[in-house]
Amino acid sequence: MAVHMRKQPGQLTVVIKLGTSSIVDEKTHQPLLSILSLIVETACNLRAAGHRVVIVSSGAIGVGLRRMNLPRRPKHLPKVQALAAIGQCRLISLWDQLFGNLEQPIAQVLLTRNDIADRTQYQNAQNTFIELLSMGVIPIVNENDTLAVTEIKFGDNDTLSAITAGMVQADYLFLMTDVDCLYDKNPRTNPDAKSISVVEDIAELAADVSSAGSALGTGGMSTKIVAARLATSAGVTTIITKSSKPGNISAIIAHAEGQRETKLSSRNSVTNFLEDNGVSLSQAAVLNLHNTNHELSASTGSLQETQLARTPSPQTDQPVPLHTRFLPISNPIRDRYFWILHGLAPHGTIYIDHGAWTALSDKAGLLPVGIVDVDGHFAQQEAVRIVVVKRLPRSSQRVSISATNDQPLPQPTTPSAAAHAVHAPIPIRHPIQHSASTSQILQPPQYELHNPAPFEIGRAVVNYSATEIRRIKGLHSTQIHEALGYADSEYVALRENIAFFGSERSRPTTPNFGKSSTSVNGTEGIELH
Ligand SMILES: N[C@@H](CCC(=O)OP(=O)(O)O)C(=O)O
Repeated sequence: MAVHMRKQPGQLTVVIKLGTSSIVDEKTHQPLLSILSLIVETACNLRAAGHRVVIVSSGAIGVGLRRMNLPRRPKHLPKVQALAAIGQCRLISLWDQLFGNLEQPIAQVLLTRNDIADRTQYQNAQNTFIELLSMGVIPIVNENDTLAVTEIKFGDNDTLSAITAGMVQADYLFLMTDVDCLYDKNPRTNPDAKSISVVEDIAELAADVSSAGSALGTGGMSTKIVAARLATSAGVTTIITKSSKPGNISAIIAHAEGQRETKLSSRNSVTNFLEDNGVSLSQAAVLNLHNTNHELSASTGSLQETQLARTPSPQTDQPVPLHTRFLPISNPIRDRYFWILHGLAPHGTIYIDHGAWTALSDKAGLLPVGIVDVDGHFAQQEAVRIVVVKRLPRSSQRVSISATNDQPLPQPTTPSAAAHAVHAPIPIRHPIQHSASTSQILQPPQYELHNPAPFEIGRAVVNYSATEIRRIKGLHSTQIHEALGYADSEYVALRENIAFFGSERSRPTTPNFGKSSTSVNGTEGIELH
């Protein structure tokens, strides 16, 4: 059942994420009281203006280090978890004291990936958020580090904040960090680096962003881009800006809202103009006139540079503080589809051919006939990645020792590839069956590995296990019973259990699919090398 966040007209939901380096001093681990107080004032101002606020706060480990007088984060995981447990109660009491001064109630919400992998628990968490927000409370979210070990961690609090923003259907996610914004080159080494104020399509982002995180936190700029990708796919405008100036948040929101209104009124005037001239919107789309609906200066590309950030805000006539704003996709992925993509951890990969991809785009389910191969061990009703490959004709299937499982996995190298590193970006391991000796490959690859490279288009919850799918791949549904001795469903995955990155309307339109682009008609399936 779809969950709806009932909001008053004009009411915004704003998620503010603060990393460890914004909460405690990197060396002394003393809380940075001036920043925290400014965040509290900003959040209370937003509340007073009728908006809803969620804070995602790291810092438990840092505060725990201070409490136990330890100089640095230990290597031993249980010790880190213990420090987080010590620090979390101090951290939340610090927030409570600061907000208490302004009589603003807060709540502590601790999450792990496992908590939300179960649909009911995901909905419970969502319902709690809805209730807290409608009571005027500010939830303060962190990862539940006591339970989180490597494989169940969100990865970092940037991703946690994006998942939270998706869960509460936020309008804005602020990723507060130690730089003003993204630059097209590293500004430390390139004095001519230009700031990027708006990113319309995150898949096209090719900025030379630094990936270095702080000594305590786990994130860096690359985790922020992953988070921005995830949040914008859920319809959340995502902003990177400097954490030492939290007062800027309101000015940035005012500016972004002003830009959104300008865009809407520009769209309306285009619509009126077309209607006055007897052109319907569908005709306009055919004539490609819809491009005129884009932000005023957006027609030349997806990145608008620094000048825009310096233009006065329509509301205040003040210069707009530097920031980078990632625009949300036009068809946000919400509710169950968002949960399939980002709540569930994938347990394996199903490789499908172009025909199956076309069928999925036409809203069909996934039939065994379109499945080329399977990787991993997963059970029925678990989540898997869906990867499109070019099926090799039987005659040209060849043995390739370049893709044995003994080789290191290819890693994303560009920032936009790194941006997929937590959720979408899977270095694809070719599921060649082979014995302990690499020279004894038992089964040749059944699809093209490099040209075009396989790429992920979405995730599915499957009706059959990996073992079962290995036995029915390539067969017609009528043959499932013969192959397995039973047939639970004619589909390997029902359409309602398949979610695409980017847009459900994604469909393969070019015969050389995946060859030269990481973005296929709005999907953000990534080419993997
Ligand atoms: N959950 C952990 C921190 C996770 C983390 O390192 O996050 P971040 O500082 O945002 O990269 C804590 O509260 O200390």
